[in-house]
Amino acid sequence: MSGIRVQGLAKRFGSRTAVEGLSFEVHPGEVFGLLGPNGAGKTTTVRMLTGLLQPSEGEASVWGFSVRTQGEQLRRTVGLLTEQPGLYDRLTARENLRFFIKLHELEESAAWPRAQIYLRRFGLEGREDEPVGSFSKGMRQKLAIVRTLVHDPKVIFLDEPTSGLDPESARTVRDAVAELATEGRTIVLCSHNLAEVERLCSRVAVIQGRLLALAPLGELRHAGLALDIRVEGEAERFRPALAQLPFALNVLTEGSQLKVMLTESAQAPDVLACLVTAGARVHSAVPAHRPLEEVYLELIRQGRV
Ligand SMILES: Nc1ncnc2c1ncn2[C@@H]1O[C@H](COP(=O)(O)OP(=O)(O)OP(=O)(O)O)[C@@H](O)[C@H]1O
Repeated sequence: MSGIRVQGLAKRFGSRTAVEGLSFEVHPGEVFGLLGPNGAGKTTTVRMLTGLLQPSEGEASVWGFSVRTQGEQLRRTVGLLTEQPGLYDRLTARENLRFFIKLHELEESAAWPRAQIYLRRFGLEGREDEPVGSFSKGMRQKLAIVRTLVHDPKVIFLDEPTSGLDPESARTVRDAVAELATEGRTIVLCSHNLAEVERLCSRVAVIQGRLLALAPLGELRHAGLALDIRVEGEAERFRPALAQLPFALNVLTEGSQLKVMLTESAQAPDVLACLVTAGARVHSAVPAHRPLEEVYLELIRQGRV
C-alpha cells in the first residue's frame, strides 16, 4: 500500500528499549503528527522508517517498500528533513543542491527545475550562487527543505521544519507543507510546536517509548471536555466538595474561575449540582474544549505512571 504502515515496530539499543509495540498507518495526502517528549523515540522511529536503522522487531512499509528489505527503493521514495540542516557552508546553495542531486543519481534536467520551484517559493531565488555560510538560519532551513524535496519524494518526514524561522517564513513553509499533502504525498511532522501541529495535522500519534494515543486531532482535543465555571467568591474552596464526586476530575482554579476537566459530558450536571449543594452561587458554566497542549501533557503524565 502507499502511505505508511507500521506493525509492532520496536528498536532496542543494547538493553535500552527506545520504542516498542508501535502500530499505525498514515495515508497519502495526510499530514500526520508524531509527538512525544524529548527521548520519546520519535527520531528513532523516523530513522527506521527512512531505512537508516533496522528495527529490532516488527515490520513497516513505506509507499509499499519494506523498511527491512527494500532500503534502497525506500531511500529514493522518502524525503527527510532532520533537525540539523547538514549543508556545506563553503558551497553555494546551487552547489549544495547539485551535490545532493548527484548523490541521489537524479537527472539534473528534471531535478533542478523542481529545486527552482521551491527556491522561488521560499524566496531564495537569486541567492543560488551565494555560499551557504553567509545564509541566515531561516534561509538555511528553507534550503534544507528544498533539498528534501529535490528528488520528488512521495513520503516526507519533517523534524521541526519551522524551527528558527520568523513568523512569515514559518507560514510560507507551513503553506508549502499543506500543499505537498494536497498533491497526494504522505507527510510525517515531528514537532514540539503544538500550535503548528494543530494547524497542519489531521491525525497524531503521541509516543513515549510506546504508543500513548493515536487519533484524529479533533477527537483528541475533544477527548476530555472541560467546563469553565464562574462562581461567587473564591473558587478554590469548592475543591474538597468536587473531590467527593465518584469520578476523579482534574480541577484548575483561579480567583472565582474553575476549569473542570471532564472525562465525559454526562458529568457536567453532577459537577454543577455538587457545586450548588456545597453552597456555590454559579454565575456561568460554559463547555470548553481542552487545548491540545492540555490533552498532550495529560497523556504524557498518564504514560509515566
Ligand atoms: N544510537 C543510539 N544508541 C543508544 N541509544 C540511543 C540511540 N539513539 C537513540 N537512543 C535512545 O533512544 C531513546 C529515544 O531517542 P530518540 O532520539 O529517538 O528520541 P526523540 O523522541 O527523537 O527525542 P528528541 O525530541 O529529544 O529529539 C533515548 O533514550 C535515546 O537515548
